[in-house]
Amino acid sequence: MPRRVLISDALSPAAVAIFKDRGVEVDFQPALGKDKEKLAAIIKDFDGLAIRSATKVTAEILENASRLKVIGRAGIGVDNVDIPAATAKGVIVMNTPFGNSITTAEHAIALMFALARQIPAADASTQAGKWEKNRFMGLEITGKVMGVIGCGNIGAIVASRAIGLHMHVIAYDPFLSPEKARDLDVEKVDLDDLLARADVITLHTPLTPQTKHILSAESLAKTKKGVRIINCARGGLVDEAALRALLDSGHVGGAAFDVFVKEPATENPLFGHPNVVCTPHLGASTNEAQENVALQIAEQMSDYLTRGAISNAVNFPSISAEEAPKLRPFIALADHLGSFGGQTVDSGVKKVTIIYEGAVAQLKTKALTASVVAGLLRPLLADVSVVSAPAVAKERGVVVDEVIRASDGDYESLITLIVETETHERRISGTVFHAGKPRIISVNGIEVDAVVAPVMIYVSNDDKPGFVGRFTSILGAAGLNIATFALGRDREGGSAVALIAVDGAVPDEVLADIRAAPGVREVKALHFTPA
Ligand SMILES: NC(=O)c1ccc[n+]([C@@H]2O[C@H](COP(=O)([O-])OP(=O)(O)OC[C@H]3O[C@@H](n4cnc5c(N)ncnc54)[C@H](O)[C@@H]3O)[C@@H](O)[C@H]2O)c1
Ligand SMILES: O=C(O)CC[C@@H](O)C(=O)O
Repeated sequence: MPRRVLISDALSPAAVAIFKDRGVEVDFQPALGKDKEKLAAIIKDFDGLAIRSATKVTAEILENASRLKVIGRAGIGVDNVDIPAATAKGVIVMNTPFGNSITTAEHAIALMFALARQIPAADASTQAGKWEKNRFMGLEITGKVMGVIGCGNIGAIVASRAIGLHMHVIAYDPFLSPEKARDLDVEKVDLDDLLARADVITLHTPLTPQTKHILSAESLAKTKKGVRIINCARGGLVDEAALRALLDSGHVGGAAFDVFVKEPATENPLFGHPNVVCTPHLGASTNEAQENVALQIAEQMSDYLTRGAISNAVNFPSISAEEAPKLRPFIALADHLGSFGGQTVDSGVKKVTIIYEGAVAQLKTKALTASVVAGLLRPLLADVSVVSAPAVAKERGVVVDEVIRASDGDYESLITLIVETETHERRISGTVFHAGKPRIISVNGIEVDAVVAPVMIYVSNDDKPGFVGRFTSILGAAGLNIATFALGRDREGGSAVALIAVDGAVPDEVLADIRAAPGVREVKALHFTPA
């Protein structure tokens, strides 16, 4: 079935052409994002949803999105998407982290000049025929101190532009390394230092519980008199009412805001002050940036829907188009190992350890681990996907550990799953040969060699004569054909395991008959779905 994508915001039409070129059907409804009811009614028909900031992807919308696999944000901030709800539903959320950074940085610089030279007010006055030459005394930017709060992609570009304007740039960002600060030629400082020294403060962090009101009444009071404040990042980083009070008192010399606590902002505490300049969230609004983000998101979404490649996902590790085919058989193996573990646990899972050895350890093990956990949880919980599995495991208190090792055995690649429950531990290993078929090669330390099949019977028993004859006659009497039979034991007369692929469902009576055979310790019917 062809993949279908809905574009529900005003993306550049360039995106439509990319989707079509890649064989993805596309429905372009640029104003739909504002109509929650209609979006909720039609979302069930789409594999992908491409958005900017107007569409709010809430848990209610996602509830109806039975077919949805990916949400693509043509831009940076994904705060209009309920990420935990999307993750729980197995929907990948991707953004375009760089496509509009330059444009947004340029907007911050434009707002700095608008403030420094009061351009909007001077323009309005001049066009009103007033010629108020003495009213508009400006601030020379050269030699002034710019304080950047959040020196990531955009903050770093703003810093470089400011340095080009002969400003001295100081930055507060706990995640900025001293080496990066040196490369950028910015002085890394703490927040109080920045507040005390900056002539212009510009904010470039995401809105998080830590950054909300990073410029609060208290921190604003520590700023230099006459400071100009620019916010092109997210509403809520600055306490708008506190800032208004300091503008009114004359402590703050000016503020330029592109983003607001409530958007669309039709009223705001900052509105109406003569030293305030506002724009309606225009940071990313240039043709260049909009074309960049639209093309990029359409490429990323098409790559995921048609080839399984994942880039810039905020809730899943990236997988390139080159990696995807190499990873695919191991994803299947990982899922099967997890599924084997999940179908054979009898009590609550406490810890899962996944050991990657050899060539597979060089692949994206995070994606493989997510597949193991999805396979493990699927028999126990409804609706777990590779995207949601790590979050579901965490929520249920299951510890997931990943171990990477060089190969020291017979296999080029080996994945071992150890499942610890309240009562026991199970260890299952598998590999993929050149033919790409996942094989189970040991169970609880006992070597076997079984290609995974849709229906299998797992038996653990005492290694005593007569078991195989009895087992095959039980299956024969039930009319159940054996496709493959793999046996292993730790030593003569010790413990044995068998993994038998059969052509059809295994009735409960058959399992009961096998369980009643002498020396049988454990029997399970296992079902594996192609991953
Ligand atoms: N106005 C617009 O139209 C527009 C356009 C693009 C991006 N944005 C917004 O700009 C912001 C920055 O985007 P970016 O691409 O540079 O993001 P980024 O992730 O590259 O950079 C954010 C930086 O903030 C830093 N940071 C995080 N928590 C911090 C804290 N508590 N204190 C100080 N620094 C902290 C991070 O270490 C990081 O370096 C985002 O909020 C994004 O949504 C707005
Ligand atoms: O799409 C837009 O216009 C705004 C984008 C911006 O806020 C972002 O986070 O990328």
